Amino acid sequence: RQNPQSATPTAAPARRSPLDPRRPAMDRIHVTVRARPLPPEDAQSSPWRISGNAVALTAQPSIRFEFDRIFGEDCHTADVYGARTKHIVDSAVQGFNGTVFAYGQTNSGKTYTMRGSANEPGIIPLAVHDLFRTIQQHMDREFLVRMSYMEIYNEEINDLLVPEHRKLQIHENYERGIYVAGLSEEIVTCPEQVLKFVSFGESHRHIGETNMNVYSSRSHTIFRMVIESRDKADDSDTDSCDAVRVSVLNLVDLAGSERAAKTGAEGVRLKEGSHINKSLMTLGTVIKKLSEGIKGQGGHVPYRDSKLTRILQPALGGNANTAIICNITLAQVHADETKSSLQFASRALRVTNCAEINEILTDAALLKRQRKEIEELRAKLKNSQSEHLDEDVLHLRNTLLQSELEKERIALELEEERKAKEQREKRLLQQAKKIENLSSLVLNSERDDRAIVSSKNKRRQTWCARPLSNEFSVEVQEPASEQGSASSSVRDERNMGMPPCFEELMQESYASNVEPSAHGYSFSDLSNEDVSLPDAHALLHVTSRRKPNTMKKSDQEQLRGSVPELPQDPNEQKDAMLSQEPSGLSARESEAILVIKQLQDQVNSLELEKSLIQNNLDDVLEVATQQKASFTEKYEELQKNALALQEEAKIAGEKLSALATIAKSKQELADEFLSNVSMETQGISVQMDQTTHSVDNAISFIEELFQSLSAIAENVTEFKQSSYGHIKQSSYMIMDHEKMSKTLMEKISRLELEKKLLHEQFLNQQDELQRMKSSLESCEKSKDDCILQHELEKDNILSELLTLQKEVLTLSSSSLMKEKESIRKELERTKTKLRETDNKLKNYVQEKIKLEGEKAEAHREIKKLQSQRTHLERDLRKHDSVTVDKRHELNVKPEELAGFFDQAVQLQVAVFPICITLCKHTVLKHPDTC
Ligand SMILES: Nc1ncnc2c1ncn2[C@@H]1O[C@H](COP(=O)(O)OP(=O)(O)OP(=O)(O)O)[C@@H](O)[C@H]1O
Repeated sequence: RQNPQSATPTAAPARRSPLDPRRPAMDRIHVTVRARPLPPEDAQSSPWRISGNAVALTAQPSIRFEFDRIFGEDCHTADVYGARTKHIVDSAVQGFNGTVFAYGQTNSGKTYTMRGSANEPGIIPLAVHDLFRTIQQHMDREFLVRMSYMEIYNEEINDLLVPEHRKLQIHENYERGIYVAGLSEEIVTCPEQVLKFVSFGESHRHIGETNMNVYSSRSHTIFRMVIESRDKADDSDTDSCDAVRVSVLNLVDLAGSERAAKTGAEGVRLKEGSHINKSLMTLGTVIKKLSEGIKGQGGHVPYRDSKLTRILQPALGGNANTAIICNITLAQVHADETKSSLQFASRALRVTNCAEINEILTDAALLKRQRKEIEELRAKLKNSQSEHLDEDVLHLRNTLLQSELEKERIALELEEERKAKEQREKRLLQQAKKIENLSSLVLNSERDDRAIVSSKNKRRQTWCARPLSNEFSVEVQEPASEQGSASSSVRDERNMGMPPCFEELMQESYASNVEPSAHGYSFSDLSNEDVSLPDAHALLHVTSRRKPNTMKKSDQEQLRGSVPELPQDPNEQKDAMLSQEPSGLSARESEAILVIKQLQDQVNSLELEKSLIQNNLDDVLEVATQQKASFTEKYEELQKNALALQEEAKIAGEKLSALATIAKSKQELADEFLSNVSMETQGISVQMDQTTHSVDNAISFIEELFQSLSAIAENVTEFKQSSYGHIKQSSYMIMDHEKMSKTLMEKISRLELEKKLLHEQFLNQQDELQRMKSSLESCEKSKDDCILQHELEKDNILSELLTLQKEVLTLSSSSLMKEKESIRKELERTKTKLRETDNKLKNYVQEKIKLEGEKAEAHREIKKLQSQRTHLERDLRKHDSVTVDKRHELNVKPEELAGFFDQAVQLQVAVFPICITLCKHTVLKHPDTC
């Protein structure tokens, strides 16, 4: 059975490609193990044994772990720093991201390793000093160093440099990658400054006492240095580049995993512990997934499950050099924790990162760099393209050569044709000459025949040497059609003693017969075949056009008519001749006539042949002229072709030059294309990065989604249940609403009635008011009249009283008495009258008061009416709003609602004139108050 621990990869030192230090290289996480010193009693009972770079359980040697480096209890932090962190710091100065974190259980010495103690500086101060030292060594570059210090406490990020900055959020974008928004960064120029800030940050770190550690870290701290550098070289230096390198160095002191039972954590400590363990567990899961190659397979790595892993994401399987310092304690009591720490570290060994120099290129720098690349590519392209061009030129040259060869071939053919034609013409001329000779011979023979005939009449006895012998008869018996035999018979006859002229003729005839025979032709052949032609090739045309017998029928008959018809059989001919021969002719003469006839036949046949040859000659000539014409045509055509080819060659040359220019432009285009391609490639790589980022995000988002989905599912069920209740409630509500609408309807109808009544009341009251008004007016009038009358009466009485008093003064006492009495009576009467008038006046006043009371009553009534009107209006408005609400809420029975609405509108319309009249009335009555 394979032991999972022994299956851990052998920790080989990870190296960057020596070829190009700038190129990104796959690099494993470097894992160093540091065992803290143990009290002597624990040291003795330790179950672990360290040998070289391996640690194993003494009792179970199969549980063995091998790492890059294992440091024992006596080691110094400087040694641990030198193992890997120093290299990471150096790389950070060069532009590579670097992360070093201390992992281990609580009280294992993580903070001691990272921060150090008064006696022994930790990784952080060592790295800070080393960083500034290395920076000073890079004289050719200028640096800007910033630092930040944060802690993750209970899954909340706090800024240790600005303690007020709490609960900071993690963000991610393309330019900055994953970053903590709002985290302060201090520009630092020396190690002392950095360490001062670190001390300040430490003072704000959450530290708590547990059973295991008096100063137990209750949070994960991330000390971060951002190193920016740029080439100091002058701008004119073409080889230099304006790229700015930005690298991040994280030195992380993790809180230790702990068991509540051992730490005795309660309350806050317990909560802290659970957060610490949870985040460490996520870190473990991330490392496990990465070690299994899940990321490479496109699987999901749960970086987002904790703030720690999210911040350290680039360091875990990303663009960074990472080292883990695993702090362990070899005590027996912590064997399990140590084992799990070692397992974590062992898994981390399998995680690979791909660190590359982080450069921010300015446009000019980018241009400079790309120009260089383009130059290189252009050089490459030139080599490949020149080969292609050479091929093209060769191809074109080949076609040109081929066309020239074709031209020459055609010229040669033409020359041959011309020669053949000349030969043919020559031969034709020869033929024509021969024919002429023959015809002249025939003419001579005819002339000679005539001379013979004339001389025969004179010298009949002298011509024939001997009588017709049997030999002659035998000769005659030979087939007449065979000209060869005929000629031999002629030769025999010459031997027999023919006249010399005839002999000559026969010789000529023979010669003319023999000559063609030398070429394989004879006259007999000529009768059936054409005359021999100089060129068999040319004959192909002639034979096909040959006229079988061009001699006219009339000519033939004429010929036949000039010569008496002879039977085919020679014996018969002889007999016929003998029979035709006048009885007075001798045998010799008749023989001569026969020979003449035969000769005449021959002449005829020759004539025939001549005409045939002439015809053939005409044909040949015709064909020759035709051929000449066709040849000249062909020649012209060929010449044209040649010219066209020359033109084509010219065009091809032009094309070649055009191609060269095109090739040039194409080369330029290719350059451009290449530059575009390189840009696109960069863009694509950037996009790829973005995509991977976004994929990661998407994956984690999906995971979150899953979680939220399950939560949603729960919510949905809850919602379902609650919605069921809601539905019930809503149905009740609907019923209520329906009831309400009914009551409202009733209310409206009641209101309508009330309104009607009110209206009627209002009208009555208005009438009454009018009446009261008129009565008031009349009362007032009468009152005024009464007052006037009263006043007048009073005046009259007073005047009468005065006159009476005067009269009293003038009258005697007796009479005076009487008069006084009468006057007194009169006065009494007047007084009663006055009293009556006063009473009347009082009554009038009372009536007036009463009327005014009535008027006030009427006013009150009006006011009451007005308030009723306002109430009505309010009710109507309410009703309107209720109607609208109903319409919105229920959206049921819109016709009814519309009816309500219409009614309300009608009510409003009906109330409106009342309001107007009321207002008018009020205005008329109380213009001052209005
Ligand atoms: N290599 C060492 N040499 C001397 N003392 C050490 C060493 N490692 C740890 N210690 C001591 O052990 C104690 C606990 O160490 P430290 O606080 O660093 O542990 P820790 O892992 O950070 O614990 P926690 O996770 O609880 O914060 C300290 O007092 C420290 O001085």
